[in-house]
Amino acid sequence: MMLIETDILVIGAGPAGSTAAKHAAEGGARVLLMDKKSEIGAPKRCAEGVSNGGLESLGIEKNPRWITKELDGVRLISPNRTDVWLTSDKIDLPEAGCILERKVFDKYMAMDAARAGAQIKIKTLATGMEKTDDGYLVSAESMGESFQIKAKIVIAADGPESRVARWGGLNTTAKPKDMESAAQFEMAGVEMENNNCIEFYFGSVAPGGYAWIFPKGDDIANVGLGILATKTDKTAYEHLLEFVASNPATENAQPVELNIGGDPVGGMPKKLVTDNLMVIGDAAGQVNPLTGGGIISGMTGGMIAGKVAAEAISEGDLSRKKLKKYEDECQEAIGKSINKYLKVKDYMLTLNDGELDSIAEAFQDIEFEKVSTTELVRKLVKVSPKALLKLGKLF
Ligand SMILES: Cc1cc2nc3c(=O)[nH]c(=O)nc-3n(C[C@H](O)[C@H](O)[C@H](O)COP(=O)(O)OP(=O)(O)OC[C@H]3O[C@@H](n4cnc5c(N)ncnc54)[C@H](O)[C@@H]3O)c2cc1C
Repeated sequence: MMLIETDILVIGAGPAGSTAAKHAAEGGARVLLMDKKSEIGAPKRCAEGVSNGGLESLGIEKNPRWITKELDGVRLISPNRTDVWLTSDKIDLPEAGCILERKVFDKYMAMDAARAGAQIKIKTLATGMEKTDDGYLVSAESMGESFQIKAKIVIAADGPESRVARWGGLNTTAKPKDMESAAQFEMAGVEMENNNCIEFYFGSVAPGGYAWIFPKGDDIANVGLGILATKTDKTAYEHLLEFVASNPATENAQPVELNIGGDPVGGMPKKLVTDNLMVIGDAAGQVNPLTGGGIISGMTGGMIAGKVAAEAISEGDLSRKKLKKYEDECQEAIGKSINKYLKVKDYMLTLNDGELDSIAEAFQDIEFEKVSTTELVRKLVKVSPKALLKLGKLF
């Protein structure tokens, strides 16, 4: 059987894997990046929103090839349709963002990894792996052929249904109760009130999560929702059909794509590395538990992992102790904010439709420019006293 040797094998060429491969190659290691898909980035399972600050922090310059829409704010909608607008004319938006075309973006990130020196194998499925003295022997299949890859370090970047980490004895799989089920249409004919803003709908429209409309320019938008299966008897798809039929923006729209997927929203497990193995991205729960956003946080994890892996290769130390640097830096860079958002989500989950309406009504005409975070929280506590208990220490 054919045997390929490499220093670092990255399994999964999503945003996290490609970023890890790029930084590992820039660090001088021999890197192989593989994905089971025949087209990196497709099918997408994503609403495609990212923050500008996030891209900047990763050193990625925006490119018109993969940006479909620059955003000017957010519209938050409560169950009785009370809405709160957070637009740049009202508030200095620290987290302004844009909507990507993931099918192009993911490919572009893999191209960046290739330009940095990584080798890429597409349509190549990892089927198992066994530990050796100096790394892992990974079994793979591509176009009907089976072969093995010998790697000193394996980076598991195989997304929300990750199996690779488990093969290496790391239990990073999200528990079913922490897995949000999402369903989304990409639609044409969407009539938004302001298609420069992303929209979030809260309450029983999407139990345990929220519904969204993310504009992609013209009359096109990603229309979707995420739910916790423990909070409803219906599927995400059934909730989506109801949402689309009852929303004035989408009642005349038509779908051109359906995306179904899981989003791990339970936070990052403590242990992300063991000897010769690292886990990144969705596979490592690197997702904002409140928003479900995992592109930037997964890429941040990927960047740190790639750098640490290259350093480990050049120093010839592939032990858990050495690779733990990634775990520690990740806790600092993303773990702390993930933990904070877990608490906010916990609070959000306690709110019923009536409470969400009262909060939206209290915030509807607020002049955000003049209000500090402390004052916002004070106002929130007034309409929702349990906010103090749940959020008091965070602000
Ligand atoms: C409906 C929905 C909407 C979302 N919206 C947003 C959003 O607006 N903004 C945001 O930031 N995040 C969003 N997310 C989350 C975001 O999509 C993920 O966090 C992100 O894709 C994670 O990147 P990743 O590289 O870790 O994994 P993935 O993008 O899932 O990539 C994993 C890759 O591994 C490959 N793979 C898996 N197993 C194997 C194997 N055995 N062998 C070879 N290859 C393998 C897969 O083919 C895949 O390409 C959304 C998620 C869902 C489900």
